[in-house]
Amino acid sequence: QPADDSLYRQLGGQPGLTKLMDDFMARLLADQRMNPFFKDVDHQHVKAQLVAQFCEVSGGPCRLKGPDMKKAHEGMDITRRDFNALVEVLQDSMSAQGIAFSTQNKLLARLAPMHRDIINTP
Ligand code: HEM
Repeated sequence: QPADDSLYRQLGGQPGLTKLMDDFMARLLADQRMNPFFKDVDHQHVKAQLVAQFCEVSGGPCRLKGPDMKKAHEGMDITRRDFNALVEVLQDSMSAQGIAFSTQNKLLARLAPMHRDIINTP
């Protein structure tokens, strides 16, 4: 039985996710709270990794290869407040792409449990 890729299709598949991540990274850099985290990283690399990850978690035909979420965010001193700020920027970006609210919420529900590995500072 094939995997359920309905969320992946609602996100516009590979072209939709690529556009979303271009917009998301631009917003992260423009956001005063997020800029310090992202200004010096390899933007093309992070965008490509996020496309692969979002494709995978939405049921698409991709697999994220690379460090797990704990390792990827080690030493960055990420608080719950930082995490929530990133989610807020992602919501703004999805809204700007015309992604339906119900679709946004499905994606966010699949990302939310990752907070345990990403938030590493009280
Ligand atoms: C649901 C939330 C999040 C997800 C799904 C996520 C996912 C990812 C992924 C897939 C990468 C690429 C790792 C790699 O292969 O190199 C990454 C890198 C990164 N993340 Fe996150 N992340 C999240 C939250 C955050 C938060 C809250 C921050 C900081 C406020 C953050 C900061 C970064 C930075 C700075 C990098 C680049 C690291 C580097 O390349 O040196 N992330 N993230």
